[in-house]
Amino acid sequence: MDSLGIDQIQINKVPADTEYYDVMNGSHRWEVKVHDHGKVALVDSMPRLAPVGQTADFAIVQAARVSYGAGTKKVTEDKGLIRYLYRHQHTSPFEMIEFKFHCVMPVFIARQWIRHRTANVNEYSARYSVMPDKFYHPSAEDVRKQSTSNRQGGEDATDTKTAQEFLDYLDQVEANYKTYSELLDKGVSRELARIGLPVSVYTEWYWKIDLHNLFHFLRLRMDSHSQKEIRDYANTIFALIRPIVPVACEAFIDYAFESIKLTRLEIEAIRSGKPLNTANKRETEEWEAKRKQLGLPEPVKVEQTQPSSTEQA
Ligand SMILES: O=c1ccn([C@H]2C[C@H](O)[C@@H](COP(=O)(O)O)O2)c(=O)[nH]1
Repeated sequence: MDSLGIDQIQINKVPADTEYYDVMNGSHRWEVKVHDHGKVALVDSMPRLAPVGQTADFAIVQAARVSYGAGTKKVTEDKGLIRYLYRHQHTSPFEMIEFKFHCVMPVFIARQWIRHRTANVNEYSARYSVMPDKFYHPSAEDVRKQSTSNRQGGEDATDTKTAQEFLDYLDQVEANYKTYSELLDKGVSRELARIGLPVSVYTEWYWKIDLHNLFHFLRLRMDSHSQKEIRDYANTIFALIRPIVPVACEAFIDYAFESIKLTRLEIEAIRSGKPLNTANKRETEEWEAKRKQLGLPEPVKVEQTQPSSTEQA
């Protein structure tokens, strides 16, 4: 018996007014291998169907216009609207697009990735399942030196001898997998046995995020200041979604990723041609980098005016 009357609700299944196609071309998933054992696979997209002749970008326009006539507008007008929305940070229409990925990455990358709290995540459980015998093991050229200018980063490769020592050290910790496995066989719980494994061990998850929040992730993680290993994943994700939402991706590159933000002090420095009005060394360095990128001339040197002899007297 349907006491709530749900059975009586009439659903009007309105037929499509135009022909639609699958934006993933009927594929089960679009996969890319990352690093030695990693992977990003696009497993679904919303919208999954787009009107023939349009890309999934149409959903941004549809949301912005909140109208069913969106499909009748010209593609060029839609592009202009998407770019306008992006430039002016009208972000909610971008939230109407969603992507679901299956990602396989080392735990130390997952820790950075999980900070993006606007996604939905389901991670592989090492309490319920045995961890795979898979570890991130960089090549010798990827063994980077600690940067002296930036406490987080590493850019240049170490000398080959030190790189080899590092790789030997990884071999040693990876060999602990055998002990992990043996202790599982002896009955130690999976939730505890895994605590001796290094953070280079691979984990995996399903990750679903809307396009607005994905662009935020990509802006931070495709940036040259992010750790190279997560940057490789971010670039892969961008490559996977670009064919599906090419207009939004181009707007992202033009107005976010490759744009420069100017502070009030920087605008003042451009107007006056004088140095940045701050004693903060880091801020000055940041401005110098922007000034060079913009091709602006060096600031005029402010001469220390010598007091005249009469003033001295
Ligand atoms: O580039 C970075 C550096 C740190 N973190 C976060 C992840 C962890 O929550 C914490 C420490 O991470 P590591 O610096 O140890 O990667 O800060 C990032 O998300 N990205």
